[in-house]
Amino acid sequence: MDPVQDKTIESLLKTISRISMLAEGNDPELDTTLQSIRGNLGRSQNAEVVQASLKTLEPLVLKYDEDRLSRAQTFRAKLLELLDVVDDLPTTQMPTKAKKSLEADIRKHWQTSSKWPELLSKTIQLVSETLKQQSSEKNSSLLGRLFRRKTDRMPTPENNSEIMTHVSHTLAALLTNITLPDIYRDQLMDIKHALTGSSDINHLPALLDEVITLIMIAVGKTQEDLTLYLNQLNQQLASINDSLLANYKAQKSISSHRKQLGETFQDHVNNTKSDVHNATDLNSLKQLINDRMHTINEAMTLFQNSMQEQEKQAAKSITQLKNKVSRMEQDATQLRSSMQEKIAQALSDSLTGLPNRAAYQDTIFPLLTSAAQNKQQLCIAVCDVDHFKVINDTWGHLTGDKVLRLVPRQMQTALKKDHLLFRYGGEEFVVIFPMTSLDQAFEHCQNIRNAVASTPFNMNGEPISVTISIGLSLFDGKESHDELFNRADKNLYQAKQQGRNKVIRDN
Ligand SMILES: Nc1nc2c(ncn2[C@@H]2O[C@H](COP(=O)(O)OP(=O)(O)OP(=O)(O)O)[C@@H](O)[C@H]2O)c(=O)[nH]1
Repeated sequence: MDPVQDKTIESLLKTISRISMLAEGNDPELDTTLQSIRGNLGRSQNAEVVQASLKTLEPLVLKYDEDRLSRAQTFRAKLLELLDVVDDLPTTQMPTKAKKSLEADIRKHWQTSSKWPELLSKTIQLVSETLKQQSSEKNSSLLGRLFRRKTDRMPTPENNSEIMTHVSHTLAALLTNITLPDIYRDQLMDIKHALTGSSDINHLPALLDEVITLIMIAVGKTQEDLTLYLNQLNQQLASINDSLLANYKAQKSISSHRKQLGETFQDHVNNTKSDVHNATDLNSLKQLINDRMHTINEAMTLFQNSMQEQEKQAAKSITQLKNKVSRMEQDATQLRSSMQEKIAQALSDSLTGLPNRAAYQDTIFPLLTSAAQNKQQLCIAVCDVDHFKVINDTWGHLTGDKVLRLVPRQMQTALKKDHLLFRYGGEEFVVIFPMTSLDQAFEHCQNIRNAVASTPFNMNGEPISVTISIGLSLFDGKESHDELFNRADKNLYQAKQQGRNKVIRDN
């Protein structure tokens, strides 16, 4: 095969290996087929083999599309069910207009997976607001309580736990329906356990945030981009395959023309030989040679013309081929950068702008592996705002949110460049101290705690002191992440037990 075609196949291989990377984890069957196409291209750079491999790709892309439709149907059903469950609860009053408009949106857009995060986010927001309203009604005025619509049942811990059970089971079912890359599997399990295991409605807002983050990663626009892209890719690969076949045929026809020309020459030479042998006078011999030369010249011109035409065609189709492959490469690069952008969004917490729990998990595992391999010290600190519920209950959730934005800013003033701060969830933050001894980390934690405690927070004009408690642990080089984290969490519990605004470290 000629070098240009070799280069094209090489680019094709590169593109396919990028696609396999992008598609990874989304559909295992699709992964296997892309791998087999890559293997076939590597073993035999033959157009027929490429064509056969591409045929297997087509039904998979169709199946992927069908799966998407059934996921969309379940998604729609679960969202509508979630709205009804919360609306039907005896202690809640969902605003009818907002509910109706959201239901209309769901019915209109359920098939467009790029709209899912938005629909889910709106649903969860409406559910959250409805539930928060019901919890704040506990403190509402007598008039408010008298004019409550569903007066037969007051919110009690039992009702709250009933709400939590209804909502959390519907959410857990929704989560069962989503596919996530492997690294999020543990997080998904944790959230499902937390949802089905907790009956405390106060945990719901934080859990809802985590659900949104996960759904954003799982069903974000990336899925739709990927399906669209795979369909496009399928067409592009098919057309590249046609070009390869045309090229192959053209080469075959060039070699048959060459053979024909060789045979024509041979015939002329043989005929001339016998004519020369039989010639009787010089003039007729001259005439004969002239005629033969003329015929040979004509055959040569004809061959040259046809070769030039073939070469022109071949060059044209190689250029087209190169353009197609480079377009595929551009598409792959574009898709990759948009996926990276979305993953970056999904890794950051919208309230504080800090990296979130998913980002923490992406960061801590490689750091622990490297600390164990290089025998370096590493500490983690779990930090929790003290009596945060009281802040919410006294000044409202908006002020609570403001405090959650300000606390990490104060913490950051006491952190060094290599220290990594995450919002782990709710009012809990985690700091990773890479290459830091327990004594050094303890000193940093005391500085963090002091930085928060010494800052007066302005609550509607009133300066209020907010404090945090910290549990600190040193990685022993062998233990699992969960063991390390649980130890830090136990130390945090001790800090709370011993009066809060404290740092407790490993013994
Ligand atoms: N405003 C606001 N509140 C949140 C958010 N996430 C979690 N919370 C609230 O944080 C509070 C945490 O309360 P608890 O876990 O009882 O703890 P605490 O009141 O801080 O008490 P201690 O930890 O024992 O000092 C709950 O009321 C949650 O609803 C958020 O994003 N914004």
